[in-house]
Amino acid sequence: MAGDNKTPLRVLITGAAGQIAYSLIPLIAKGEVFGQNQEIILHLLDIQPMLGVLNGVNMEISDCAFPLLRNVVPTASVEEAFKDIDYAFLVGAMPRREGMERKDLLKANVKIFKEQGGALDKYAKKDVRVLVVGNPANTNALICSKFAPSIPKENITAMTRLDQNRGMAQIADHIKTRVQDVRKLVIWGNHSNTQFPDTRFVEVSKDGNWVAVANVQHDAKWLKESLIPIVQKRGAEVIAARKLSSAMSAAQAAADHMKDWFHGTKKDEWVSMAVVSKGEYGVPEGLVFSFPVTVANKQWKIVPDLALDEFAREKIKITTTELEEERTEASAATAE
Ligand SMILES: NC(=O)c1ccc[n+]([C@@H]2O[C@H](COP(=O)([O-])OP(=O)(O)OC[C@H]3O[C@@H](n4cnc5c(N)ncnc54)[C@H](O)[C@@H]3O)[C@@H](O)[C@H]2O)c1
Ligand SMILES: O=C(O)CC[C@H](O)C(=O)O
Repeated sequence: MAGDNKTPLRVLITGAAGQIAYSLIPLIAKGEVFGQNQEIILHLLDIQPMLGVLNGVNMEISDCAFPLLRNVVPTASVEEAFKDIDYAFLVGAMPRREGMERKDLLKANVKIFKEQGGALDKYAKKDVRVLVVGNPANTNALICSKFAPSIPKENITAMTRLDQNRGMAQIADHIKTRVQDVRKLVIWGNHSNTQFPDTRFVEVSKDGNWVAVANVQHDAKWLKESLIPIVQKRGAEVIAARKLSSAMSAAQAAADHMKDWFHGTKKDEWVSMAVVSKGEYGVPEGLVFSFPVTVANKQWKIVPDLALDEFAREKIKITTTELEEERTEASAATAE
C-alpha cells in the first residue's frame, strides 16, 4: 500500500504556480522521485499575486486523487513554506524570455535566493536537501548557501541534469541507439552557454556490454565539436521556438536529479550535478560547479582522477571564469 510504515516527506516547490512546477508536481506526487511507497506532503510557495493561480493548481492536484499525497500546503508565506521541509525544489524565479540576456536575470533572481537561503536556515530541517532550478542556477545556489550557514553546503545543489539529458538524447539519436544505452556524458561548469559537455568518457551499450563510444560507429568530429554548441544553445533554441523557457524537460530533469540523490546512482553510472567545489579539478573553492558525481546513501561524491586534456582544461577555464564573474556580481547585488 502507498506510503506504508513511512513518515511523509515534506517537499517544497517554489514557483509553484509557474510552468516548470506544473510539470513537476505530478512527477513527485506519483512517486517517481521519492518512490512508490513514500507519502508526500507538498509545500507549494508562490508570491501573493499568484495565489489565485496557485489555488487553481491545488484544485487540479486534488482532482488527480494522487494516492501518495497526504497533504498540500499552498502558501505565499516563506515561513510556512520552508517549515520542517526535508527536500526543496527552488524553481521560483524569473525565466529568460526572447530578447533578454541571461545576465538580466542575475540581479533580480539572486535576491530571491538570499531570502530563501535565510528561510532554509531558519525553518527547514537541518539535513534538508535542496535543488536550485531557477536561473542563474549555479550562482543562485551559491547565494542560497551563503545565507543558510547552518545547512551543510553539500546539501545545496543546482541543476545541470537537463544539459546531461539533452546531450544524451542527442548522442543516442546521432549513433542510432536508445538513450538508456548511453552513459557517462559529463557536464562541467555553469548551466549556461559556457558549460562544457564532455564526450570523452561516453560509453554505449552494445550486445550487452558497455564500450567506449570511440569503438562504435560514430562521427568523431560531430561528437567532439558539434555536440557542444548544440547542448550549450538548446535552452535558447527552446525559448525561440516556444516563446517560453523549457518547462516539461526542466521538470523531468529536476525529478531525475532528486531521484538519483534520494535513491543513489546505478553501478558505473555518473550523473552531472552542480555542487560546491572544494577545489576538485582546479575549480576554485566555493563555486557551485557541475561535476560528474556518483551517489550513495544520499551523499554525492565527485568522480575522482579523470584526465583532463588541453581542450578540456581550456573549456573548463571558460566556464569557471563566468562563474567567478557571476559570484562577484551576485555578492554585490545581495549586499545592496
Ligand atoms: N536549471 C535549469 O536547467 C533550468 C531549466 C529551465 C528553466 N530554468 C529556470 O527556472 C525558473 C522558473 O522557470 P518557469 O518556466 O517555471 O517560470 P515561470 O515564470 O513560469 O514560473 C516562475 C514562478 O515563480 C514565481 N516566483 C517568482 N518569485 C518568487 C518568489 N520569490 N518565491 C516563490 N515564487 C516566486 C512566479 O510568480 C512564477 O509563478 C526560471 O528562472 C528559469 O530560467 C532553469
Ligand atoms: O535562459 C536560457 O538560456 C535557458 C533557460 C533554461 O535554463 C534552459 O536551459 O532551458
